[in-house]
Amino acid sequence: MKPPVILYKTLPDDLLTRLESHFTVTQLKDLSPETIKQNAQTFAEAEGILGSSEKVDKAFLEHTPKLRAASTVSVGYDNFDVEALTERQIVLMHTPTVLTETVADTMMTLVLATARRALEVAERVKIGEWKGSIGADWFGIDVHHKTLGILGMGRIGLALAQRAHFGFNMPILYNARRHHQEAEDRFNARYCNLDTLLAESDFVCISLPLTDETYHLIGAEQLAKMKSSAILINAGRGPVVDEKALIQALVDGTIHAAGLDVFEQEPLPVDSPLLSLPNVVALPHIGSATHETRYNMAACAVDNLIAALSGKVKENCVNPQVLK
Ligand SMILES: NC(=O)C1=CN([C@@H]2O[C@H](COP(=O)(O)OP(=O)(O)OC[C@H]3O[C@@H](n4cnc5c(N)ncnc54)[C@H](O)[C@@H]3O)[C@@H](O)[C@H]2O)C=CC1
Ligand SMILES: O=C(O)C(=O)CO
Repeated sequence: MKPPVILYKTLPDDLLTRLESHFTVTQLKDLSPETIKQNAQTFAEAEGILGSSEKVDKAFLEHTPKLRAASTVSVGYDNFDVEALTERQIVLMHTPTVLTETVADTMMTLVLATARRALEVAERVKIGEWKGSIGADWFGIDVHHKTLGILGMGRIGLALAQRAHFGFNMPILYNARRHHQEAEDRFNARYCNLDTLLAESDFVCISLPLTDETYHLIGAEQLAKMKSSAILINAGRGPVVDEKALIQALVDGTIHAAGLDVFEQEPLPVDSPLLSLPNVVALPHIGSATHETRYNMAACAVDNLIAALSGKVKENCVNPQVLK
């Protein structure tokens, strides 16, 4: 008999067929308490789960006594209580690498869009305000040759550094828990402490995971250390930045602008003050959202679940200690 698994995300047909050739698949819309209540037996029997953007915590695990593997269609795994999974010997799989370049492209999009005010002035054109030669009130600021600071010099941080160094001749600063030799050798990146990075960067770019350590890493005190001409870019996770403090800093002119792909609450509430600030570019968490990359992430997640439930994991495991 094929192991029963729960799919809580829509997959392209060919990937669903692949999943079904290995498992008995039950497709559900989410992992909410209501869905669990309505499908208690399915959860009680499930040996694997595959999807994204749902909380998998201790309370959830109580409903899945037979669970052996969880496969998330994302590289970030802050939705998962990794300790609880590991305690139960449940393998957690994720999708690094396949999305790295696309997310770095998104970050560069935010750098360019905020600095050049692309969305704001395009909107002015659409509403008929372009009636003659534009004046300084429509100007942006340069990106090339400006200093780009990276918080989170991992896979995505490195791909961003590559773009900034080769594409835009930008000096790169980074703060990390240790020196990143490849970033220093290939992109001339300079290691510095957080305060120096905040004080010297024209763009402070966050590609950090959300952890206990990174929660609200950037608050009022850190924003005050940035140049008033600097721009904050966040494509890591919303709660890495204290959003209230950020709004205040943008209103007060403590910093120049912000380009955000992630927020403390997603979807971003329509009444968020961020949406009425002209110096904010807010994207709906599209970091990896291209047809190609989302397909590759889904394919990776399917392969990850197959590997995990057949005891053949070679890569992409968040808690490899359970494999021993
Ligand atoms: N906006 C979006 O759609 C996407 C967002 N992401 C976010 O980007 C994050 C990073 O992804 P990758 O680069 O693939 O991960 P990674 O694990 O390669 O890089 C993360 C880096 O952050 C560093 N780090 C962690 N905690 C730190 C701390 N307290 N201080 C300094 N450095 C710290 C790690 O050492 C590592 O180098 C993901 O965890 C996810 O939250 C990822 C993909 C898409
Ligand atoms: O992979 C992730 O962590 C995302 O945020 C979406 O691609």
